[in-house]
Amino acid sequence: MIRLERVTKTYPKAARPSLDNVDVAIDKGDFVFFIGPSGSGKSTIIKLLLREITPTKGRVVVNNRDVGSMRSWRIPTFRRSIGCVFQDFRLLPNRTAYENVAFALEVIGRSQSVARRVVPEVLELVGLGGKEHRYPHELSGGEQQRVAVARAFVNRPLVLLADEPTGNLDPDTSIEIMRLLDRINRTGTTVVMVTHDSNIVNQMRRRVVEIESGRIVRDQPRGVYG
Ligand SMILES: Nc1ncnc2c1ncn2[C@@H]1O[C@H](COP(=O)(O)OP(=O)(O)OP(=O)(O)O)[C@@H](O)[C@H]1O
Repeated sequence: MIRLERVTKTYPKAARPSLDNVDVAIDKGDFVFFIGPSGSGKSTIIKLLLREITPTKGRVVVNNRDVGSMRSWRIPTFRRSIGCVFQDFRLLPNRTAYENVAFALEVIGRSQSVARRVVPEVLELVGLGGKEHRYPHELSGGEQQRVAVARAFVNRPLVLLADEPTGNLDPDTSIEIMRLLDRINRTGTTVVMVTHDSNIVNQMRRRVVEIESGRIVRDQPRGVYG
């Protein structure tokens, strides 16, 4: 489903690579935490998977596509096939919860009647039934992240990428968000999550890939933060 094959990424003007000969394979339905110190290269992996950047060497494969050599006109469609959740939620501030989720359907050309059926279902799934018409500023941080998760999941992506999704949330709210990601993973969606949150990693006991200075130093099934 996802493969990094001997991937090196050196940013322009950088003295040393941010990722150095990284090999990792993630199967369909896996749940993987990427952990490591600040600056170790975790977000660089997410950016490579989304084709926000290209590798300096090696191959990045997502959903059987060589992402590095993908033609630029294919990139928007490719990105829409991946669900994304970020630390800062990234909701549209002047759209309601319903509209934020419906927007993800609109951009792939789904009709409003599909949205009217599907969006309430997904908002219900993430525990926001009854709050469809709230704007982001009328929701708590945890609720905003639930909207972001609903938006990431509404197209039933094969892969969901989460970059520090609990970074702005308190411990209890973080656990609730993790329950949602776990539920989504159990529907067969591959989940790749970057995190600093040791409690979450230790509670979930899923695969842990640890990076240090751009290299994988540990890859452990049912791992702990360490
Ligand atoms: N656009 C860029 N240009 C030059 N260097 C960069 C760029 N983006 C990241 N880097 C460098 O690459 C290295 C890895 O950065 P990355 O953002 O992947 O780390 P991270 O593990 O996600 O860190 P954090 O946990 O702090 O978010 C760092 O040394 C960073 O300074």
